[in-house]
Amino acid sequence: MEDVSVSFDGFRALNHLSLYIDDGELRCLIGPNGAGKTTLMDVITGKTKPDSGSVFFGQTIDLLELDEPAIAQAGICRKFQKPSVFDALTVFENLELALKTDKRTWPTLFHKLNSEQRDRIQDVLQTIALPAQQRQLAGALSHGQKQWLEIGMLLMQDPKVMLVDEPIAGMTHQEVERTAELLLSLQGQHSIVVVEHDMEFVRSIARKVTVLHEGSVLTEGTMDEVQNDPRVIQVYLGG
Ligand SMILES: Nc1ncnc2c1ncn2[C@@H]1O[C@H](COP(=O)(O)OP(=O)(O)OP(=O)(O)O)[C@@H](O)[C@H]1O
Repeated sequence: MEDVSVSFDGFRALNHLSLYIDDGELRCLIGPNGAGKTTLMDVITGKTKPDSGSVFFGQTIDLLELDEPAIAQAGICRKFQKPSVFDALTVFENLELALKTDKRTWPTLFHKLNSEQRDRIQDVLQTIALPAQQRQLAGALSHGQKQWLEIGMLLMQDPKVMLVDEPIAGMTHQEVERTAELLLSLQGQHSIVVVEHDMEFVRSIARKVTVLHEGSVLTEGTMDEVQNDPRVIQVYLGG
């Protein structure tokens, strides 16, 4: 995205913001409250249309010309903070449902799963470390397991870009570690943008961190680079 600005009633939530994410990259986005992180995600997914600037997916897809469903269809998906799995269905059924909402496999709604689809579900179960829980009701999972299941549901659609909003909120220490492993295992195949306030977690997964402040990119670099940047320190300490 280049030179993107978004105003709400005269207030600039994004201010000439430019951000470039590589194919398969895992990028962490940090910044104090109100920096514009959520608004940035909203612009990428089409929920908010900017006042100015350009947002491209690859070289050719102009996201500003697409609505939210079309952007999702193009392979950009978002994981919100609160898990929204179907508690009354099993883990397997949740993944099955995610598969069936994929427009490309729409006709399978009325058929049994084929072996390729079963393999796909098993692959995702391995990735999210829930194969042993596949026959359990999602409602019986721990908070962390629900979050992984929801990531698994997104993976069923084989997204090119995953936007992940505060993935570890409310998780136990062990769940946090497992989530770091999960996100790291996904990079390469998917571009992942993680918004997170927990700096230790960001340090454990980030190769490159982007710091937002007042709607613009303040700086980008490794966690060490940004944490030692006097501007970042000042912004976080409110100096
Ligand atoms: N729909 C809206 N109407 C008016 N103001 C808004 C709207 N959405 C966001 N804002 C304002 O824009 C600014 C940026 O908000 P945004 O939610 O993007 O920040 P954030 O970095 O995600 O913050 P947080 O870390 O607290 O979630 C804030 O000052 C917020 O109050």
